[in-house]
Amino acid sequence: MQAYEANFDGLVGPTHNYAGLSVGNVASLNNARNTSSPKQAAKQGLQKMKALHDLGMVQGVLAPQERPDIAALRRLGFTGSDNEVITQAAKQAPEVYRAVCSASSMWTANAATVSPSADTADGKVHFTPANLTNKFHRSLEPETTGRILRAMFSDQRHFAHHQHLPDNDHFGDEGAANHTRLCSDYAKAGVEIFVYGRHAFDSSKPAPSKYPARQTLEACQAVARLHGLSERGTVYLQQNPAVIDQGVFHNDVIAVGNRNVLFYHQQAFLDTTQKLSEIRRKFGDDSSLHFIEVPDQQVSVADAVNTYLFNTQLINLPNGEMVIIAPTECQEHAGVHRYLTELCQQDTPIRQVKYFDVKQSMRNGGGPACLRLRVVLNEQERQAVNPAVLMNEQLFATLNSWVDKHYRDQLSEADLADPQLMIESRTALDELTQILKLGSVYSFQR
Ligand SMILES: N=C(N)NCCC[C@H](NC(=O)CCC(=O)O)C(=O)O
Repeated sequence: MQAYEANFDGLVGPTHNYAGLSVGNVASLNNARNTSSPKQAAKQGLQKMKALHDLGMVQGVLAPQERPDIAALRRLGFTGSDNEVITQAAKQAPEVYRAVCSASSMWTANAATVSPSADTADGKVHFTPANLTNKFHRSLEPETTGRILRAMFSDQRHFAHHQHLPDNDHFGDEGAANHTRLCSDYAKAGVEIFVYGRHAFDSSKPAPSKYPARQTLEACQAVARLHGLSERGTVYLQQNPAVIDQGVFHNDVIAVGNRNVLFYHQQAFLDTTQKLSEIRRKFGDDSSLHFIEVPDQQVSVADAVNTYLFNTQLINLPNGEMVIIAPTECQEHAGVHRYLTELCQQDTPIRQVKYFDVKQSMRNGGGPACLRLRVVLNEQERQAVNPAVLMNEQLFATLNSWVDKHYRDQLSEADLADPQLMIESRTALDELTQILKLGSVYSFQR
């Protein structure tokens, strides 16, 4: 049976802002306190989704989360009416308040790890929401993410959902941003590559010294066990601690894989030679596998971090051609632009680059690949997906009008404390759950 890679992009939420919340993520810190445009951010995301749909891809939408997260503030001791909770928190604990306002669920590469049915022991597609323990603002996401995923992939004959891993740094899990899959054909069993930053239970092993390693080996192993992956179909790869210390906070900032191509920077991993031969051996059909290594001399780690050369989507169009979906920052950088232009002329499956403006997301360290969760589906599984979340002309028009109706053009730090923003956000999300037929997934609806 034919299989596809579907992409589910995060719809940017109404509180999209720049709060400088992510230590180790260069863009997030550099843009702290700038004014954002939630409306423009949401529309940039929708444009990308629509463009991929128009290219013939299966494209879906993943709903944003309820922010400010009043339930989290109540857990932290703020009391009274919702308005009182906001006012007190914004005044007494502004850092905490900014964190509970983050629209970070838009980066759905961190929503979950997904294993296609061709790889799993029970032949179902498996989902484990990421616990995102390393950053407080992101650790608020997994419960709601799980509910949204269940509402999108509800058919238990095809889809298996797991609870996120225990909320502890030992099992720090950042989802698909640290996971990629190589295969000769989407329908066939592939090699799932899990990338981690440190060993949780062995401090003698290499680890970064300046910035945090958000993902542990033990978390990767737990997800692989939950999903019923075979030893043959799994490779664990350690990220080079030196690149984490240069701002590579997820593997998808330094590497991306699709089908028979692994595109990565020379400095991305530890034990690269040995690990690539393990991938080659497990992949099996040697002849079709391409490792595209970008040397330091051509693109430095700093340029990769600034342009997000590797936070690109590598996709196969329906005609089989492989295309890179890159942020316009890559086009604006002479060296990276030259590299990409030359890459398309080389003897690899990659034939074209398409540039997209996702600057609102990029300023928080989120490129095209951060904005999407990949779900490989065969035809039967695709039929079982909640059809209301799949992009088409009509949904594109509906969501654009929905954004126009509910989103602000501009949002500054001071605006976050406006209780009206919570009302706007809830009104918007309540309507969205009806558009996407998700049911009551948000706390304020339950
Ligand atoms: N690479 C992938 N897959 N995702 C990018 C996530 C960016 C996100 N930024 C933020 O959460 C910044 C929010 C702020 O500063 O306001 C993060 O660091 O977790």
